[in-house]
Amino acid sequence: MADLTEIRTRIDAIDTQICDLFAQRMQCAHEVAEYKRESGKPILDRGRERAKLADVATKVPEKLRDYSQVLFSLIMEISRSEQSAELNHESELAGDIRTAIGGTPALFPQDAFVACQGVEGAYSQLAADRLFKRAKISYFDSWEGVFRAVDEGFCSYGVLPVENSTAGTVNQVYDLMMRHNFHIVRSVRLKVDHNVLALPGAKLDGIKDIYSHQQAIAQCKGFLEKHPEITVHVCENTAAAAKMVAESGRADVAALSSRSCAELYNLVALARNVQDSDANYTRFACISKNLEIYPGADRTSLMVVTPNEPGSLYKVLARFYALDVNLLKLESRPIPNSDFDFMFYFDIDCSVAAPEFPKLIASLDDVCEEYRYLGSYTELV
Ligand SMILES: O=C(O)C(=O)C[C@]1(C(=O)O)C=C[C@@H](O)C=C1
Repeated sequence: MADLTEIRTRIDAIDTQICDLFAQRMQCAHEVAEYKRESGKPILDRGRERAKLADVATKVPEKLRDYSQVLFSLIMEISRSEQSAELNHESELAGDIRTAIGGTPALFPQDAFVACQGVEGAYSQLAADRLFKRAKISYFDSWEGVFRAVDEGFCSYGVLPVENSTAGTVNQVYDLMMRHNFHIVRSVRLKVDHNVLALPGAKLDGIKDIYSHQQAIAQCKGFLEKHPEITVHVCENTAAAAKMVAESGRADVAALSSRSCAELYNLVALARNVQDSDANYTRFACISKNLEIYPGADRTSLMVVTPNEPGSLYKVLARFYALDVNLLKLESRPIPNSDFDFMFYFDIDCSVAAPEFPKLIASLDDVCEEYRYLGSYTELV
């Protein structure tokens, strides 16, 4: 049997040489950066990189070809990353972020005109009331209406649900994000309890129809499966469902809505907390038109479009990994009218004040086709 200690001694000797050569190569990268500073040439040279990857593949045994290309792609990425840091290129975005940090007040607004989807009593309203002390809320029929109200300046802020701990991501909101200009300025996690609300005098075993939003219906799957006699109807909002039940005059219909809707619409709860999980949370994003970065912002959201080729998402993730940045959320959505191109949405655990932050922003340019910085903010829990 081979002697492990002896093999490891040889590996150590090889690794020492690799480290030495790596340091020498990085020294060359610094010299190239100097040359590029003087000549104004861009850091990325795709032609040179392609030729390099083709060349290294010829220099290793056949079965190591792919690995050699992965290894050298990474080495050249590190080289570019170091060159960007050395040239201290401040992109237009980095400048915008600096200006936003300087121009944003120290305190998150207490009074604000806020757009929410639904009607009074909607969970978005409860989220808005957590975010602002005195929110003046305008209600819109759709999430698209909320995005438009913010974009057109009708409301300063908008509140949108983005994910639920039981039912998952709110895909329609992510799809709308691709079509609208906005920034995220804060997020909030709200515990969501659904209740079966009906007119006073109604009985649970007399309920024939139940109304709610599809997300709430998904969160109460277990309860609804236990009541196959009740027909489920999807409507645009949980609070709108409660309002409809209140106005129906019928004792055989109910809504799955919040407890606050019971008070608001004079309904009674025939069953409380019927959601599948006791720890049922919904995250809401608070959006604005302008970039506002409040003190303490420790979470950053990005939307990235990568080329439709092998390894492109890996390269973006490698940038996060290289800077030791933790990923909090990754969502992929198909880009409409494209040939299965995807948009990736990232929430990352990175403060705007962290030294990694400007490096990360500077390094994404050459690994994706386009990206949008959505904002840096804190999450209320
Ligand atoms: O040769 C260059 O122009 C470099 O900047 C060096 C290097 C490399 O590390 O090999 C890095 C970036 C370029 O995209 C191409 C190659």
